[in-house]
Amino acid sequence: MITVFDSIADDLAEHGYAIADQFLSQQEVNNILDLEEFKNGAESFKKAGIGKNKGLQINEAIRGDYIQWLDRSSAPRPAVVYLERLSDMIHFLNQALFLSLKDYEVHMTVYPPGSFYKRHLDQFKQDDHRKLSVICYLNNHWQEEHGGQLRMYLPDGTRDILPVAGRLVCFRSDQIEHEVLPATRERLSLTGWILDQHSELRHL
Ligand SMILES: O=C(O)CCC(=O)C(=O)O
Ligand SMILES: [Fe+2]
Repeated sequence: MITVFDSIADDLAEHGYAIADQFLSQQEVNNILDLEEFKNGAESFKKAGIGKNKGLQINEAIRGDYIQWLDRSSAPRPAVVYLERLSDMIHFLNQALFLSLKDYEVHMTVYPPGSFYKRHLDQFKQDDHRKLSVICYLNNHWQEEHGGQLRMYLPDGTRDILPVAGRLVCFRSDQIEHEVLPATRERLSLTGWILDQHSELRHL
């Protein structure tokens, strides 16, 4: 993993984003897909909103995904494998890039076919503790024609990334605008943010 973390650190420092294939192995992805939560799909998840706490709004015209937050103390083992890897990555990035990242928050995500998330930035106006956005995709056999790309808006143009199983995308939450394009298939992922604050402080 160290070499993966190393290239993520280099790319983050140089470009503000990084893409790492096989961040989760095929077996680790399959173990997550086998979880009851993902098997039941969108039905067991909540409609995702925009904004935070009291300002939270549901707006289908902006985002159409369904989510369920992972609670680390009760998360099933296959999810904990991923959370622990993120935790290791945080320690690595802190040392390599002299950051003081402290924690993370992650939800399981389902985009039903045809749904999307319009162009946005992940940092909230009233809360700038989200420093890095990290998304790990869980879609086996995903092809270009399925759509569902993550489109990043970069200084030199756009870059589209397919949500293929095991791939991690990580980018600066304060800088990189992005969107999720509609797909012809259900699109599954673990979506999270690395924070410069402990996550239990976030609900105070
Ligand atoms: O799933 C993705 O590729 C990006 C999701 C996203 O932008 C978000 O949840 O804020
Ligand atoms: Fe986002």
